[in-house]
Amino acid sequence: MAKRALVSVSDKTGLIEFVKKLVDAGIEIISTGGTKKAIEAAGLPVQSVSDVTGFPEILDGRVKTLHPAIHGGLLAVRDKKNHMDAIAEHGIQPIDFVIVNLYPFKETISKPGVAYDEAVENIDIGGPSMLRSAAKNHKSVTVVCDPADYDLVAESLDENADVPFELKQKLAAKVFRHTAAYDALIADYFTKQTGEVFPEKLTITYEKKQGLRYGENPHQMAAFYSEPIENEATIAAAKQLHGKELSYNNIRDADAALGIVKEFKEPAAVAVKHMNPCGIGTGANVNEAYDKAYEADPVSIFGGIVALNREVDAELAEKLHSIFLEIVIAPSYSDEAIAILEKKKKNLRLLQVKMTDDAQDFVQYTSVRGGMLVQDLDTKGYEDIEDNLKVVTERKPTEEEMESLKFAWTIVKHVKSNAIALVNHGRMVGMGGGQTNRVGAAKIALEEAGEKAKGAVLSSDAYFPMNDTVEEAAKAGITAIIQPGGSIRDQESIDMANKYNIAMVMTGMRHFKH
Ligand SMILES: NC(=O)c1ncn([C@@H]2O[C@H](COP(=O)(O)O)[C@@H](O)[C@H]2O)c1NC=O
Repeated sequence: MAKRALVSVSDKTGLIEFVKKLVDAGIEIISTGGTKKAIEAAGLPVQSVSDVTGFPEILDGRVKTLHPAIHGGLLAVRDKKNHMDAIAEHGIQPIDFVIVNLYPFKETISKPGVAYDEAVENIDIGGPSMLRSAAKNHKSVTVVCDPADYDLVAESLDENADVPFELKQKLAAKVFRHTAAYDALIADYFTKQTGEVFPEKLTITYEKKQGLRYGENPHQMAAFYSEPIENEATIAAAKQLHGKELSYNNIRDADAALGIVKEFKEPAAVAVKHMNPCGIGTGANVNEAYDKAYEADPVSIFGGIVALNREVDAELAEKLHSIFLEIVIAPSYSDEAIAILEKKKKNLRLLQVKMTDDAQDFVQYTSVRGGMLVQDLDTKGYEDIEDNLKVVTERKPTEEEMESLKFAWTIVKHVKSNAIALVNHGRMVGMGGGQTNRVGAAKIALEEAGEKAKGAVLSSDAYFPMNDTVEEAAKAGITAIIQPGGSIRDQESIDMANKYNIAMVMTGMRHFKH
């Protein structure tokens, strides 16, 4: 008996070429409305699903293949006599191939302002049912859900119009990934409509963007997955204009740099090493901002990642190529700038990223052994604490100090805890991060700043458990401090600040970053 293929596709890419190969292999084609029309128009033989089911397509296509004549033909186990007897008794013939791709739900909900009813109508029911039936019975049924696999399947057909089991198994696994991801998007869409957060099951889905040469270290395997619906203002959506392929560490560092530079409305430049900022500067233009970021720590920036929130011009490109950098990130580059960087730096990765604000519903996933932690991204900034700032010392910060405190508070949340940042005249002059005690972080920051600590301000991501950090800061010449407050020993820190005429403000908000 001739093999039969059921073909029902929304995306008709490569369809005709593939169906032609199936027909040439002696396979009979059964198809639904629009797909059948396309096959007929190509002059290929095709039978209507309605003729197989003896039932018309109804409910605007909501029911067309949901029928025992289809699912019986897909699910019958070929070497079980009772199965074959049962389908024979009901006049059902086996179906050996399923070529189905689904209603474009993702594309539909990606359209801005799409109507709810349109989204719902684009939930495919019959398609996933056929895919799942065929995939369950993959020992006998070859199931193709992706036009990218058409050639492979056509090339693998043997003289019996069959393909090897290993291929059928791979295609079945792909189907279950495909339908699971499809359902995950639908679940996410409805969950968002209901406003539910942290539901009882986490069904997120990601799409492979690229394989990576290795992970954090060469002995770790890794790949980069991106959200199915692209957010333009992310590293996942960045356009690479030049340079070597991004590595695992590059992607994380670039993400960190982008997160910091997007904090600033004014021209800003950020240099990142190992996920921590080693230089941050703002200025009247991005050139000036870069100079400040560079001067903050001309040693650490070497081999780092630089993110800028304005176009890179030729002048800046000249500066950028004069040191070794892994990546430059910017919203745009002038043609001249690109030409300079491409010519002078063969490997330097140039990324173009939109610098719009982070979406408020950004969620952060952190895996732990045996589980996943989910939280809102820490998007709170200076604007969120501005109205509740409390000056706790005898001396109030001057206007200039206040500007620096704002800058210092904005950046400290991007430094690994325990975090201390020092700021002077629109630039970070010292940073201590990832330390197991706060005064240790402060000592590192102050030592790095050296003379530049004189007249600078200090920010701390969490409260001072003791007054030692204030004392160290005072000795180094710090004039103002911003910190959350909330320690039972706050008064000791305040007293120490008063002793050295330091102005101190409390934000009431903590910015741990582990
Ligand atoms: N309802 C059904 O019985 C059904 N059977 C197949 N489909 C889908 O209909 C689409 C193809 O439709 P057409 O051949 O009419 O262009 C495919 O994406 C297929 O997955 C169905 N539609 C949605 O549920």
